[in-house]
Amino acid sequence: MPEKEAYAQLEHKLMALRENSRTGDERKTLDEVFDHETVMGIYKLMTSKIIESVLFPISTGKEGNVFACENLQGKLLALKIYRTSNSTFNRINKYIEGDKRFLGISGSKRKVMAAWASKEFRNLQRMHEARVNVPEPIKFHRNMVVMEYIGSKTAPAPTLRQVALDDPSKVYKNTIDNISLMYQKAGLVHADLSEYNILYYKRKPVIIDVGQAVLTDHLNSKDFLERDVKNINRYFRSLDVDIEDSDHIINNIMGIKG
Ligand SMILES: Nc1ncnc2c1ncn2[C@@H]1O[C@H](COP(=O)(O)OP(=O)(O)OP(=O)(O)O)[C@@H](O)[C@H]1O
Repeated sequence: MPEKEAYAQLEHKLMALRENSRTGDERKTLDEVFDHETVMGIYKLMTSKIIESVLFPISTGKEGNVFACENLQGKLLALKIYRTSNSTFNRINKYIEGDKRFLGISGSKRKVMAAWASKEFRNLQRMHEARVNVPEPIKFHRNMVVMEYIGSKTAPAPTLRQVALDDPSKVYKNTIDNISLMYQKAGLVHADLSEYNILYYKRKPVIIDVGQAVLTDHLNSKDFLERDVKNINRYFRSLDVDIEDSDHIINNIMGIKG
């Protein structure tokens, strides 16, 4: 598609998404997300053939928005755009400060947001390579991450919180196996794991929102791991699953003999 046409199509699409927003708050959020820099960034993703068009919004979170997109081959992708608001910036800056991979990144909001998007992308890469069940990372650019879309043509996969599981015990075991792989093979701890950050797709848990995941040698990684495991145990206990003792799970994951 010629460049001018692609840009015009993008602007048109973004206007339409804005017009279709039901509330004033939603419109305000979209205006914040689609600042000039971000629109230029999406345009770049289009001209470099990563995405062909933005289809529909999936979620408006505290920190970012997720959109369903399509590539030239008609494959669905998820585009996560981090908002450069003050609250997002302050929370994120805290995590980046404690991560040796981001030494020296500070200063402008834009730089920090780009570092954060690259952190989510790299965390996804490490996890995907370790065969943790996460969306496959495709590309990051500025404050945006493009990844595999998890869901159907009409709706994203539900979170564990939103779905009635056929076999909760199996999903529980699978989730703990993923936390274990993440620690042992990817060298990472998710650090914000709960039923809200796990999608249920093809009868398996898919872990998302990995921006804040830390390396296992991070000062607080054990505390984060404990919190993740306790959250998962709490949720599955509420579904009447016969859960394992959290200390036992943590020792197993960390390779500590009890
Ligand atoms: N790869 C994906 N495929 C399909 N849907 C996705 C994907 N990634 C995220 N989503 C959807 O977007 C929602 C928000 O994603 P995510 O948790 O990564 O963003 P967030 O901005 O941190 O959100 P929140 O502030 O709500 O935690 C998810 O609950 C899910 O519905």
